Parts: sequence; C-alpha cells; structure tokens
Amino acid sequence: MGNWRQKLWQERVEPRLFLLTQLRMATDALALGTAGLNLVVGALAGGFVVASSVVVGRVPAAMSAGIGSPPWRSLVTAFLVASGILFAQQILTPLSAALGQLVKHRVDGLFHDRLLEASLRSASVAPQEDEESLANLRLAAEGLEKGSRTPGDAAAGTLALVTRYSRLCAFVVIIGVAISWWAAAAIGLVTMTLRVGHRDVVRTYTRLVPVMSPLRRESDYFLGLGVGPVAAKELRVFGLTSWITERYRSSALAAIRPLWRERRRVNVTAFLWRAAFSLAVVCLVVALMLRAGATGALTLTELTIGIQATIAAVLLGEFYHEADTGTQFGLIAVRALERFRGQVADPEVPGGGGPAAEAAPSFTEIRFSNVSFSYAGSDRLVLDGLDLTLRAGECTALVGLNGSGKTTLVKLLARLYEPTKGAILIDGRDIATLPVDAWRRQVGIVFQDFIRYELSLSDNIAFGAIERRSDPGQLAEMASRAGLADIVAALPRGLDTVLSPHYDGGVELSGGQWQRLAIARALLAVDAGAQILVLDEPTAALDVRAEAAFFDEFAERTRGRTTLLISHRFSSVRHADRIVVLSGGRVIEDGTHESLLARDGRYAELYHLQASLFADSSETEVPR
Ligand SMILES: Nc1ncnc2c1ncn2[C@@H]1O[C@H](COP(=O)(O)OP(=O)(O)OP(=O)(O)O)[C@@H](O)[C@H]1O
Repeated sequence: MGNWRQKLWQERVEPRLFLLTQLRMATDALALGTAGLNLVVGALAGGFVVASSVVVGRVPAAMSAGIGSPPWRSLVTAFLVASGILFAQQILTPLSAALGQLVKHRVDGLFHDRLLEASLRSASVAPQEDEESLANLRLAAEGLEKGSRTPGDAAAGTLALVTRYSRLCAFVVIIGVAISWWAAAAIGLVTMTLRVGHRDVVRTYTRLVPVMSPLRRESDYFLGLGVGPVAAKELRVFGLTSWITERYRSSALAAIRPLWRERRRVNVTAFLWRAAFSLAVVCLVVALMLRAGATGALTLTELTIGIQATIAAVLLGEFYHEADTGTQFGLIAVRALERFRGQVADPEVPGGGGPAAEAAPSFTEIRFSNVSFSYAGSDRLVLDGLDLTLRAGECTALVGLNGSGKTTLVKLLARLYEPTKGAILIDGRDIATLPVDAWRRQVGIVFQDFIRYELSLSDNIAFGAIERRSDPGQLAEMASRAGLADIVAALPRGLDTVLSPHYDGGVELSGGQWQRLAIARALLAVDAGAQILVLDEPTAALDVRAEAAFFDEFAERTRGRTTLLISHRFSSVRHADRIVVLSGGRVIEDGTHESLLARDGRYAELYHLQASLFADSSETEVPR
C-alpha cells in the first residue's frame, strides 16, 4: 500500500471501523435509534424550509382574498404545518442530544475496560517502562481522565453528523427539485468546500496532540507539584515557590506555542481562497434565482424555497461543534490504544499463556545460569553472565553498590522481565516454561519502592494473597507478625481504617509503619504458599530497635524458607546464612559473614567502612 493510502487507512478508516464495532457492541439498538432520530431531525429542517416557504408563497393570495376565504384557510393550514414541524424539531433535538450522551457514556465505559485490560494484560512490566508504549497509553487515557474528547465523544459525534448531513442532503434535494439540479450541485459543492476546510483545521490540531502532549506533561507536572501535597514541604523549605511558578509559566507557554503557530498558518492562508470561491458561486446562484423569479420562471414559493435552502445549506459549511471535536480528538485515543495493544502483544513471555492452576513444583535450588540482562533502549548489560545458586531453605543476602543490579535480579526472578541471555532454573527446569501466574505465586516480595495503597489496612495486607481477603483473623495475625499490632489497636476502625488522610476517618502512617505493612503483605504471601521470600531493603525505614526485633522475628518465621535479602545495612546482612557480593553484573564474592571478612575482599572493605562510620559518629548504633 502506498504511504499516503496506508496513512489514510490507519488515521481515518481503521479507527472509524473500530468505533462502528464499538457502537454495535455497546449500543446496537441505542445507536440505531439515535441515528434514526437524527435522520428525522435532519429531514425536519428540510421540511420546515418547504413549509415556511409555502406560507410565504400563499400570503399574497390570502391577503387579497381576505380573512375566512379559501386562500386564507390554506395559508393558515400551511402555517400550522410549518409550526408543527418547528415544534417537533424543538422536542426532538434535545432528545437526540440526550441519546448522544448515553451513547458516549456506554462507549467510554467499554473503552475504559479495554484500556485497563490492555494495560494489565502484559505479564512483563516492560511496556509500562517503554517510553513509546507508555506515550500511547497516556494518549489513550488522557481524554478519559478529563471526561472530554473521548472515544465516546467520537461515537456520539459520528451519530450527530447524521443530523447535519441529512439536513444538507434535504436542502440540496429541495434546491434540485424547486430550482435546478445544477444549482443544487453548486451549493452542495460550496458547503462541502467550506466544511472540509473547517474540519481540516481541527484535524491539523489533532496532529499536534502527540507533539504537545509531552510538552504539556512538563507543565502539568509543575502545576501538580505546586498545588499538590507531595512536594509542599520541600518547595517551601528550599524556597522554590517562585521558581516553580516561573517554570510552570514557561513550560505551559512552550506547550501552547505549536498550536498558536499552526492556528495562524491555517486560519490566514487556507480560508481565503475557499471563502472567495464560495462567495462567487453563492452570489451567482442567488442572482440567477432572483432573475428567474423576476421573469416569472419561478413562483414566489419556489423562489423562497430556493433562497432559504441555499442560505441554510451554506450555513452548514462550518465547524460542527457537537461532532468535530469529538470525532477528531476522540479518535486519537482509539488509535493510541490500538497501537498500545499491538505493542503489548507480548509473545516474548514464554509460559505466559499456560494454565495458572498448574502449580510450580517445589525445588531444592534456584540457579541463575549465565544470566545477562539489559533494559529496553539501553545497550548496557546490568547483569552480565551472572551465575548464582540460591539453595532452598537458606537465607541468602545480596549486597553491592548502588546500581549494581540487585533489584534487577529480583525483577528477573519474579519474571517481570525475561533475561536477555541465559536462564533461571529450578532444579534444572527453566522458570520460563512455567505458567507465569503459578510461578509468581511462589514468590513473596517486598520491593524497595513498595506501594502505599490508599485503601484499608486489611486490603494493604491482603494484596499478598488476595483470596485471603475475607479472613480478618489471618490479616490481623500478619499485621501482628510485622510489628503492627499496637498500631492496629490504636486505629479508629482497626484493620478497616483507610490509609489516606484524604478520606473521611482515614489516617497516614509513618514511613517505618508503611514498611512494616509491606512486610506483612509478603508474609501473607509466604503463609499462602509462596516458597521464596524476597526482601529488598526491608528495614531501611525502621529504627535500630525495630530492625533488631524484625530480624529476630524474621529468622524465626522464615526458618526453612528460601529467602533473598537485599540490604545496605551490614547489621542486617550478617544474619544471612550466606552473603553474595554483586559487582559489574556478576557475583564477585560468595560466603558467610565470617569467611568473607577473613577473605578481606570487597565485602570486608564495605563492612569495615560502614563500621568505621558508625564508630566515628556520636550514634551508638554499630553493626552487630
Ligand atoms: N526500568 C529501568 N529502565 C532502565 N534502566 C534501569 C531500570 N531500572 C534500573 N535501571 C538501571 O539498572 C541499573 C541497576 O539498577 P538496580 O535497581 O537493579 O540496582 P540496585 O543494585 O538495586 O541499586 P540500589 O542499591 O541503588 O537499589 C542501574 O544503572 C539503573 O539505572
């Protein structure tokens, strides 16, 4: 297919076909009913032009024959018919708008489902971190978040076009029948010339959306920082309030500038020739009609019909506010979602389609065999031929400098990404061959950047094994194991308390309390059958006493579990059965705390460095 044809197909035809299927699925009868009603509303406009022209045509005879005469009565009849049509238009137009709104909401509801399904369908998190697919996802969601220019608007707008175009058809046919088909064709051409011009302006603006969106994201970000609670403290403490205001102003201006430039271009040049052409044709047609009227070739009724229909038709050569913004901008989201769906087809996640019910086997070891990995869009190998064996029932600690790849290793273990090279094997079987959901149920993780869900405390714990949500006893037990018993007891609604001050009766927890909650979540996963527990910096926000208590409890509770512990705190790390040091994407040291100290390598260097820092400080905390 030629380039322009492909573009035409992708930009105009495909999204419309998709919309039509959505209309059918969501609103079969409703869409058909609305389209039928809109057809009637359009036809009524033509009927009114004819009826009101007949009224004008009958006035001279009625006036000369006088009140009560047959011409007078036929004038009254024509007037009543015209009034009836006007009345019907007044009733049906708002009804059509209301049905259009119903269609909009139904299609948007469907699109919401489709958007969520597309966003969550990928087993890997790569699409959510890939800038190109993320941009499509944002474009698809943008309109829905604001509630305007949505796919529903595109659907309702498409139906609204039925009114406008049926009105135009009615006027053209009326001119053809009453005056001449040449005049009808000329007026139809003028209307469509003006109309296409207006619609193309909107289309030009829609092409700017992908350009403006990233620019607007920056200004939206500064606005969010300025008005939201997240940065409120720092902006004030660091004296950044005027700087933020200025950055918001300049980024907002930068975002709107492409639109201003384009608006000047299309408004000044493109309209001039269209306006001149249209004016010339309309003047010619009206002049010919008046001449025919003057010579008696047209009756007064025909002349009135011709002039009324011409003016009404030409007025349709405009921007359709109820249809054009919706159809043009709403289709952007439809196209963006289709592109995103293509990008998350995700054939590269092996085992992803397998039956989730197939349980992952129990195992004696997990082996990272020659595993290499680099993130999409980067050539840098974060893991570079890594070999590591985690033995079942053992607690292995992973240490290394910032950026050495510890969290990345965990993400591969959870199959959020697949290795670029090599494999992760459980007792020799590649985990990529297991159904991804079944495998993930084997892994309970506290991520370093765990999520603080603005939901109830019990939901925050239950997310570790959602099927246990209805077991408050077990959720309370997990809270207690993670050291939250006192907190729960003090909360107004106990486990049901919503953890956000933005809700009535909601509360905010401290950083350390949130961390305990994330730990409770992972403990629930383990209780529900996960064989591997991963803790990425689990005690970073805990005070020294809480950390010590956590590890005493932790050692007790996780005995016999396969545990992977990532921490920069050597006081935590030394509790592990085995310590592995990561550097340059590989394991460079492996042993117990004592053996690694005796070896006097990287681990010993980092340990002594941290110990000396604590010894130098006035704090009494030292690595134990
Ligand atoms: N989603 C991502 N996309 C691209 N690069 C990433 C992504 N996540 C991490 N990286 C890069 O991968 C490297 C390893 O990151 P990782 O988070 O695994 O390190 P880490 O050892 O856990 O660090 P830290 O001790 O600071 O938590 C870093 O250079 C980081 O910039």
